[in-house]
Amino acid sequence: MSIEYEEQLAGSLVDSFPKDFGYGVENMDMMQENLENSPSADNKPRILLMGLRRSGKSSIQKVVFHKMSPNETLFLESTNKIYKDDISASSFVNFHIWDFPGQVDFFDPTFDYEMIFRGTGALIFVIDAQDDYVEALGRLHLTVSRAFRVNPEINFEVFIHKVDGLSDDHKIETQRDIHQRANDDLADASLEKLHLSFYLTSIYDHSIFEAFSKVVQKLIPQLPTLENLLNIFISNSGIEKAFLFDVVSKIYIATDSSPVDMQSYELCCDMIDVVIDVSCIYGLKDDSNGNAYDKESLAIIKLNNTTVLYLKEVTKFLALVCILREESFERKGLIDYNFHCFRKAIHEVFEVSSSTQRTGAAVQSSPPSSSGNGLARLKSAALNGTPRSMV
Ligand SMILES: Nc1nc2c(ncn2[C@@H]2O[C@H](COP(=O)(O)OP(=O)(O)OP(=O)(O)O)[C@@H](O)[C@H]2O)c(=O)[nH]1
Repeated sequence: MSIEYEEQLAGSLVDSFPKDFGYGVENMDMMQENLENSPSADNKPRILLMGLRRSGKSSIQKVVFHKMSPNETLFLESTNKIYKDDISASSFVNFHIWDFPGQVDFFDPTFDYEMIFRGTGALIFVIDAQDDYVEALGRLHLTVSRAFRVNPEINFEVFIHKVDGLSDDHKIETQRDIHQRANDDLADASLEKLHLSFYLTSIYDHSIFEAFSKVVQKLIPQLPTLENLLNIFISNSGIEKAFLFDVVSKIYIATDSSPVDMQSYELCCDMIDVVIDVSCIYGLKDDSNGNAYDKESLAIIKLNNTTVLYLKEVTKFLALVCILREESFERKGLIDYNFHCFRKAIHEVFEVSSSTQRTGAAVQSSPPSSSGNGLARLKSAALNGTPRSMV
């Protein structure tokens, strides 16, 4: 990767973001402060977790965001009021996660569903796949149709949950059946425009983290730019796969555009666990305020199958985790330099987000430069990747 990359980052990135940035993915102190001082600070975008009683909502939230071990969820008590969880202090994911009690009564006049759905980015509906799901499908239909009428911009996500108890064939069959019935119900109600996404999940493996990653990615307006930066980074560094991870939750907020296979994702998650555990045990200094993850965080693990895992700090909450071949790792100097450029680019992406939020200034897009060699054009295209509009 050449110096050009850095130069273009400085110029074009700033120009390539829309002025209506504001979705909450913050990663630097300054931005956090900015958000906290803004009038909408208490009004962070929401991810709602809904579904019947005992479907697994609280377990999902605790396992993904609070490091609870799956076995401990057996002792969770039933939720009897809306539980609002603000995870932004420890995580890049700057949302409120609202866990609803199993039986929300939409007809209860004290339940102001319009207010709730208006500020919602994603509604996750959890269906217990080990149970009879007919009632859950009825509730799903009622919930999404109400929410869609109030706010058609919501992403509707259905977690077909607890699939650890199902055989592979049964999983596929259950997903097909739920998909079919839910969409038939929507078609009967003339709600074809309402799109449902389905995921097979379990807290006993990485599927719940993968599904949550996809949900969160849809809410990140910078995603296309992050993907383009990752593509450029890996193609110029001989890396096979790279994930940008939220360290606390192990959600990946972006990856390059090659397909994600579960094994690679699990390997990278495990690496984060190893790094944090080792840092906690051996790495804490007296003056480090107990932070196991900081600017110095860096790890290289060589596996016995000529694969190398490489982890490096990107921001306070984010880490880049890469998978590469041993022979590519011989050019470590190049990888480190490219990483330096990549890190700088990521910081600029979110600084732009922060400054546009702070000033509300209009930012004009500049056309991509058509001059230069192929690589320069590729970089230019990445820098001008169109961020998604806000939900
Ligand atoms: N096998 C299996 N059990 C799960 C999974 N997720 C949650 N459970 C179990 O499901 C039970 C109910 O989980 P909760 O998280 O309390 O369910 P909830 O939807 O929050 O329930 P309410 O608070 O009553 O609405 C617990 O015993 C969990 O251990 C999963 O992926 N697989």
